[in-house]
Amino acid sequence: MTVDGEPQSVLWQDGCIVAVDQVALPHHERRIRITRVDQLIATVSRLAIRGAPSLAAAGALGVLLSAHSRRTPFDAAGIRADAGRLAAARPTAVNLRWAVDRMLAVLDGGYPALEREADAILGEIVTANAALASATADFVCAATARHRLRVLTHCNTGWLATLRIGTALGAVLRLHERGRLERVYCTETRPLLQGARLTCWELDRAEVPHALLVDSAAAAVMARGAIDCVIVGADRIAANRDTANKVGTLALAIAARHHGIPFVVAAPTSTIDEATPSGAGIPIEHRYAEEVTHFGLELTAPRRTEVENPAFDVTPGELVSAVITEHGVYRPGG
Ligand SMILES: CSC[C@H]1O[C@H](OP(=O)(O)O)[C@H](O)[C@@H]1O
Repeated sequence: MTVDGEPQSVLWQDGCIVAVDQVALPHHERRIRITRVDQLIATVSRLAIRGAPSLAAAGALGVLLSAHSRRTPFDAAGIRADAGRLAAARPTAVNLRWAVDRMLAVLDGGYPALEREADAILGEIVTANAALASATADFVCAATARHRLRVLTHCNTGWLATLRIGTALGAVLRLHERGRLERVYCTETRPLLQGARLTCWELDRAEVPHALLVDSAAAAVMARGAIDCVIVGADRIAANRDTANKVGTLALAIAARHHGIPFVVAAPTSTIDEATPSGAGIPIEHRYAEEVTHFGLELTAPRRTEVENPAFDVTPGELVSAVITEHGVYRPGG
């Protein structure tokens, strides 16, 4: 699935949504053809479409998909109901609701207005990510002394997660293109292994030197002086820069601060939620216990074992060296 010669994670094709099945990767490159909103909600819920900017694209195209089936006669109430269920599918990434709200704001304009808005939203996502990837690479080059950098990143923030151009991983690719990258360390990212399955797959295809780490090895790699900078994405950034991102991010931020390593968040402004004053107000998605207790085989024996499976954690803004958006360094309040 390519647009303008570049791979794209989600797109509109002949009245339906077509998406890369991220659950099937890295061993199977499959597409999913989505014709109904309920099917899209199920696809988002099982993380076959995932990543905050890709969720925004799914939100915009999901409202368009609802309108496509409800356009004669135009059923605005039915579209709103579909949009509400879609926006609630994954509550932490603000980008999903941002895109849905953008679409609902032009609902009165009918199907043509929704088509134009969906096209505008997807274009803005790509443009914003291209700018922030370069801005993040610029910031990291200025903030670190070493010429060829050793970067650590978490989860997956490449084109799979971000529609076409990566955020944190987009910055890594820019560093590589500039000859400023020695190696990128990717944490596996338990329990769904977005790092091991998706980031390594993207970096291998891009021929970028990388190494896979179990999540719990990251602090020790920092301790031996092997990391010059940590660059991660985000799912929601509160007004005080508290940042919700894949679970495990907080531990990396604490370890980076302890070792004096810059900790940089790369995210478009659509990830910033200034209506939420601090991380305490960010809804954290809790997912199924089986994601922790099983990976093919059952990992635990006792039947009385309880499981906590938060999909995200919140890093306090004071542990974040900088938030870089398409407009450069984000400073709350401008
Ligand atoms: C640039 S993608 C942002 C964000 O989304 C991922 O979460 P998930 O895999 O659950 O969709 C992860 O937190 C990334 O950093």
